[in-house]
Amino acid sequence: MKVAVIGAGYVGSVTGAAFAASGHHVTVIDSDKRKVDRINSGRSPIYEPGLDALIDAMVRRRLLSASDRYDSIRDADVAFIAVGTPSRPDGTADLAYVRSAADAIGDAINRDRFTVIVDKSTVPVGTAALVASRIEERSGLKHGEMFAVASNPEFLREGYALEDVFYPDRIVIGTGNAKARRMLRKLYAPLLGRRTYGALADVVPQPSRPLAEPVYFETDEKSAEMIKYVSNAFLAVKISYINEVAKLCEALGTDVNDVAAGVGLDSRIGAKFLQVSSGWSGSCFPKDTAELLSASRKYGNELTIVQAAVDSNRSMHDYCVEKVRRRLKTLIGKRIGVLGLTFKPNTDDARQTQASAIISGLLDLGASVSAHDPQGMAMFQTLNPDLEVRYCSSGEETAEGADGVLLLTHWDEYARLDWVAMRRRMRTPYVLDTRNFLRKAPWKKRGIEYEGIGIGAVR
Ligand SMILES: NC(=O)c1ccc[n+]([C@@H]2O[C@H](COP(=O)([O-])OP(=O)(O)OC[C@H]3O[C@@H](n4cnc5c(N)ncnc54)[C@H](O)[C@@H]3O)[C@@H](O)[C@H]2O)c1
Ligand SMILES: O=c1ccn([C@@H]2O[C@H](COP(=O)(O)OP(=O)(O)O[C@H]3O[C@H](CO)[C@@H](O)[C@H](O)[C@H]3O)[C@@H](O)[C@H]2O)c(=O)[nH]1
Repeated sequence: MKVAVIGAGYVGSVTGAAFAASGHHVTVIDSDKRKVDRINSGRSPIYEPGLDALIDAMVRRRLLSASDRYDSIRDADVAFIAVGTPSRPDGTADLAYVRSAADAIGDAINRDRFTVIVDKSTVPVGTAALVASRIEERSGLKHGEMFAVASNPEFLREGYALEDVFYPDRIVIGTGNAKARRMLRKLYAPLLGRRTYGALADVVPQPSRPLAEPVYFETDEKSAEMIKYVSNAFLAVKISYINEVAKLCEALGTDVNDVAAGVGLDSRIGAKFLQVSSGWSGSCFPKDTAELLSASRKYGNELTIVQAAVDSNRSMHDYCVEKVRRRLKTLIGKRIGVLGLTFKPNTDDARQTQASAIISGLLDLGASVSAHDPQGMAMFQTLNPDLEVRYCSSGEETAEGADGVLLLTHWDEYARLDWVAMRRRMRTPYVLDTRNFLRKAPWKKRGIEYEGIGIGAVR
């Protein structure tokens, strides 16, 4: 089939490459010419493990190309909207990019063949109808006749995006249009239930977990839109719960890692998303909880549990700052080395990361900050121009003259740091590991005082 994907970001570039790997002819459309050029030269416009090689293979096979023009919409059987939906200051989703993509589709759409327009962006309930009416207005076509709009929320996680798109747990499709439903089943068929990718085995990752048969779930547009927000908010609540439990474990002298492991053995609860952290963050959970909350208030049905998770999450950031302050007595004149600026490992995405809140808390209390991230420093710096941070070229360098090293993101390379050498550079040998990621290391032997979150004293 012929597919157009509007938006060459974290979702669009992965989605486009995955449909190309399924044998479809894909054009990714982005208004940012630099992203278009990168794809056409066989490189990924974002950092995502494995994506460079996959895009290169698909471009070489002539199944994938990119453009900053909407011409390919004319030939497309299916056109995805995968543009950003950032938060507005009041927390509601800003649909400006979605509206402009819908208008451009309306101008370019072919009047003589049926096209399915699919919302893949995370959008508030009712947006499929809004997209349909804008396309109707621009094209003069009637929704349901020569085009139909469907909702197909995306559930991929950054850092594991290829595994998630090639081996999904579920595909959710929301449309009341029978022809659109048929076309989308055909589009997704090659991706469903695949365990091997034959000639593409070198560019499609092997699954890292036992796979269940993916569920292809069909519903109406609004329910599909709602499923996305409710899923993300549920996961945020789950993490906030274990983070609050971690604080209690600390007071009670119990070990939150063992508690989470034991709790997660109940198949009704599950082991995932019970990893302690300095709080959830990133380009999705903060904005999606904010939109869901504002919708809930608008309709007089506030989701107080989600609000509690948001508040608890903020206090988790503060808790980490306070833990460092308590240990060092004061932060005035102290230097803190920060490891990790992205909201999780294996991404360069530094949008709405916990590091900005925590670093700004440290600076407010009088500390100076040196920081390192393997992929996210450039974006972090651009998004946080007001934070006075000394950016380091290695993790080791953050230890120079430091009174404490604070690990925020559990990048693999931080497990290989030479702590003996780091100890020599540090003024005060203290480490706070907010992911309990390095707890197994022989800290006492190295003469470093190590703290995790909710795990008590480490031998
Ligand atoms: N990032 C994730 O992990 C993830 C996962 C699931 C869902 N989502 C949702 O998917 C959507 C996209 O997220 P993202 O992280 O990929 O965003 P992004 O900002 O990385 O990418 C969006 C891209 O769209 C382009 N764009 C904007 N308006 C355009 C237009 N009118 N025409 C052509 N190009 C246009 C931008 O230049 C940009 O490259 C959001 O709604 C997000 O909530 C994101
Ligand atoms: O046990 C955990 C799991 C995650 N996190 C944190 O939670 C945030 C989000 O993590 P994750 O969900 O892995 O990252 P995203 O790439 O933001 O993915 C989420 O947001 C996407 C965008 O909507 C959805 O598609 C995904 O399904 C959903 O998991 C990050 O700060 C993580 O460090 C924890 O603190 N503990």
